[in-house]
Amino acid sequence: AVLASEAAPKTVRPFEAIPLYPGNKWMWMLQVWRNQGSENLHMELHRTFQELGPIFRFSGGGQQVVWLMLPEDVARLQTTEDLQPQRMITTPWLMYRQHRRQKCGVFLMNGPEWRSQRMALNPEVLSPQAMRKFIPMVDKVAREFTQVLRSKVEQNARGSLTLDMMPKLFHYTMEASNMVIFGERLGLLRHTPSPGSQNFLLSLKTMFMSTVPLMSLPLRLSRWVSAATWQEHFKAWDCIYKHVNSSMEKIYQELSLGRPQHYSGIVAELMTQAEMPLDSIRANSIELVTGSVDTTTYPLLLTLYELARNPQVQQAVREESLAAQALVSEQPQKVMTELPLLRAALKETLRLYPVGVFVDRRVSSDVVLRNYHIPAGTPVKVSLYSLGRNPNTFPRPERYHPQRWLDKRVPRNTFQHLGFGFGVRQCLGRRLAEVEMVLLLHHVLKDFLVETLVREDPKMIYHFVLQPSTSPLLTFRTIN
Ligand code: HEC
Ligand SMILES: C[C@@H](NS(C)(=O)=O)c1cncc(N2C(=O)c3ccc(Cl)cc3C2(C)C)c1
Repeated sequence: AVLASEAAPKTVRPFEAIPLYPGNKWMWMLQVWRNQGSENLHMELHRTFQELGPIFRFSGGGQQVVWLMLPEDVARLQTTEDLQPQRMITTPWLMYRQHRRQKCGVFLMNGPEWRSQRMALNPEVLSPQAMRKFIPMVDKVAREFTQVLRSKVEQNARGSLTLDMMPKLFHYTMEASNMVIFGERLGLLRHTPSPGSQNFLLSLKTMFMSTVPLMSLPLRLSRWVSAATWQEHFKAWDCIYKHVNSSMEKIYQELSLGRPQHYSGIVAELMTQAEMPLDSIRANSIELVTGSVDTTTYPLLLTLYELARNPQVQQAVREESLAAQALVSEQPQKVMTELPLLRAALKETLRLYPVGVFVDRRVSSDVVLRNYHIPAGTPVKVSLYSLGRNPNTFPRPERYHPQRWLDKRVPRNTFQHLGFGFGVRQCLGRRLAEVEMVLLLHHVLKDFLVETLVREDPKMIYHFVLQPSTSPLLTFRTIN
């Protein structure tokens, strides 16, 4: 006879049986306040997973949060999702909007409102049709970036140029995104950025830096112990809004004066479709413009760095780009299908350095995860940092090995590449980000060798965006 234990399904263990994060919450808050944030949060959690296993409870500022790191648990989480998956709201960002009586964009919304706006945005931002329309715009900006780089390299005596690429990549992502969103060039690649653009980039940095300490403490505490940080946070948002509002005013005036003959970017489409009220278009434009700078810059910088550290991989990617370059210059949208190894390199970068490091959901119904009962309403967070470095999911995880994404042998269920999240609530800017990254790397790698003396693994820090603590010096050398 079959043993009773094999026949009966395992009894689900109660929520309270989930292992509890060992640190005590007051120590945690003190540490957050003292170091103005927790830039090593991803490492703290990584250590805790090693100690407690692939699921644990953490009673941080307010509620009990459940932390996960396994692809199969994310897959299970997605099966329980309804039409409008809920995310926890980034409180400091919401506080600013309430204070200034501004509407929220989709990132800060939940429920039916989120769904109706997301359904109005998807066709213009995420759909393959939208991508085909904005690829030629990004291609022009990426080509200009490469030309400017070439002229700088050729001015030097040794036919090479060594520099910190971070500022240039910030200008590239800002230039490309502004063109796709507003149909307007800012001129950041060839000229010194205007004071307005400089202030915008500085305010973005301040806004991100001040977000983590403010969101890690209960409001009634942070308003006293972090009063100065709140001021700084609000001032940064004021500057960000000023920058985007001036772009909104210009495009609104131009569209009032005459309908554009051909595609002129996402906001123009949204305004002429008039499916969304103007202040909702404004609220979402803020998210698109500000959400497309740091998020795309850091993976670009880290991919260039990893390719510089791994010359063989770099050469294989270069050969793929050289073979495809004629086709891509005829039909730029081919860049999304003819460069599988380059796209795998981007997946590998986001596996090791996930810029959106924590994906979170508030489960809308009871769910069983790791054989524990998770009641409806529980906040659940996935650490993509630990997920991407789990040797059971990715053999030799520390190795930068894009080929692993192309091996037919290994069954790649889609729940390994989670850099952009999952389900209907996944990253709205995913296609724009992918296009900006693939096109820049394609044009740079077919024209230049990228080298570096630095050998260390980048130290990553969490400032709402997961970013490298330093920017490595890279050397670009013209080929032939
Ligand atoms: C043009 C804007 C834009 C760009 C560029 C962008 N994002 Fe996003 N991202 C968003 C928005 C908006 C949301 C929130 C979507 C929602 O809540 O409906 C989001 C959400 C996410 C999420 C959470 C998804 C989930 O399942 O909860 C992740 C992860 C993410 N982005 C990763 C990335 C990565 C990685 C990059 C770049 C390599 C990136 N994003 C670039 C706009 C962008
Ligand atoms: C880093 C990662 N974090 S995560 C995983 O929680 O979404 C992420 C991924 N994609 C986009 C973003 N955004 C920003 O950077 C940003 C700035 C200002 C505003 Cl008003 C809106 C945003 C969004 C949320 C779009 C952030």
